[in-house]
Amino acid sequence: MTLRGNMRVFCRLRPGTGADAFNAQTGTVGDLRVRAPASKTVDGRDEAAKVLHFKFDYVFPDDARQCDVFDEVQGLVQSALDGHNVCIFAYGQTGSGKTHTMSNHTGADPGIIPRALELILREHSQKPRLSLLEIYNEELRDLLAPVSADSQGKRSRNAGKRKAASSAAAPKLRIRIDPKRGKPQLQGLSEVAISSAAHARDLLQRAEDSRMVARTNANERSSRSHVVLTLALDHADSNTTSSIHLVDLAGSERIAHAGSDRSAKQLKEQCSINTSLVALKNALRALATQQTHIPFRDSKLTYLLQDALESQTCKTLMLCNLSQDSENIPESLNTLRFASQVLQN
Ligand SMILES: Nc1ncnc2c1ncn2[C@@H]1O[C@H](COP(=O)(O)OP(=O)(O)OP(=O)(O)O)[C@@H](O)[C@H]1O
Repeated sequence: MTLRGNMRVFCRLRPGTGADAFNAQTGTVGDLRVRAPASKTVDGRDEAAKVLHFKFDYVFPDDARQCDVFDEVQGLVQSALDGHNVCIFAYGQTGSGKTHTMSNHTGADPGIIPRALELILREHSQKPRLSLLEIYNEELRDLLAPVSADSQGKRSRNAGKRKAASSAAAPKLRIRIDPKRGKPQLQGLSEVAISSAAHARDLLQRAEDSRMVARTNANERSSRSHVVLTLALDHADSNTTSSIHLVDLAGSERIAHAGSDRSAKQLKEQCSINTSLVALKNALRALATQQTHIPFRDSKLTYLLQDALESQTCKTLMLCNLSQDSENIPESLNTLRFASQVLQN
């Protein structure tokens, strides 16, 4: 625990057809046993079915409610209110419940983002400043950029392609080194001071409309980009600003699982996603094990979050979402291996 510092890994099981293969132990909150089916190794050998045992900081069983998840996460939001930087990442294959866990801002049972916003609006004396961007194929786009009249016209003429058109209209952003501090910094990102929960909901909906989505085998409306929501909190008493980054990562499925009818564009998307997820794992692992070199520059995501992640008191949570559907067990095991590697020294 001491070695890991401020890094935590939680897992959440999504209800599914193969639930009997998963056993989240009650009593020891971070224990998860998974019955891995018999399989073939990459070099063609038969591997017998076996039970694999994983240990994390917390495992949410498939009947955990959104409020149960927030109960375990709200301490981090409180830390941001107290002046610390906080990063929360939702990781998992397409359809495993990342967006449900993080957002669900229009549903009856809201996720972490709307609940965190509500807590911050209630507890913080100054208006939080919200920004939202997506990283698609290693390009950064501002999801709250004002939409031009031209792209609005395009949207109404072509409702079927609305999301891709609006995302294409959003300006690309560049990361530059701040000459004063020598740290990477985003230039030109829109930031909106939030006045109420309803105001925040409107902005989240606007961002949702701008997201790049594409059809994949695993989930027809799968999101192929990372979405980074940042709330900047100014602290008048200390004249400082802390930030909380809530990141809904793109689906992590392996290329081999994706199916042969994928287009070249979709394969490129998945390669870009996987490269950036590996970069994130390597950076978090290097941070957790206090390495002297942290490979932030290996992806836009880690480079963008470098300032927050490397601050002495940054608190980081990787929230891994697992599908329990029988056909997804190999992919869920990959997610569990990824999550374990973040904590390995
Ligand atoms: N814990 C849960 N309980 C009930 N339904 C859930 C749960 N988690 C996810 N779902 C449902 O499963 C579906 C897929 O979830 P979601 O869109 O959150 O997946 P995702 O991991 O964000 O996928 P993508 O990578 O495509 O964005 C949604 O219909 C969602 O409402």
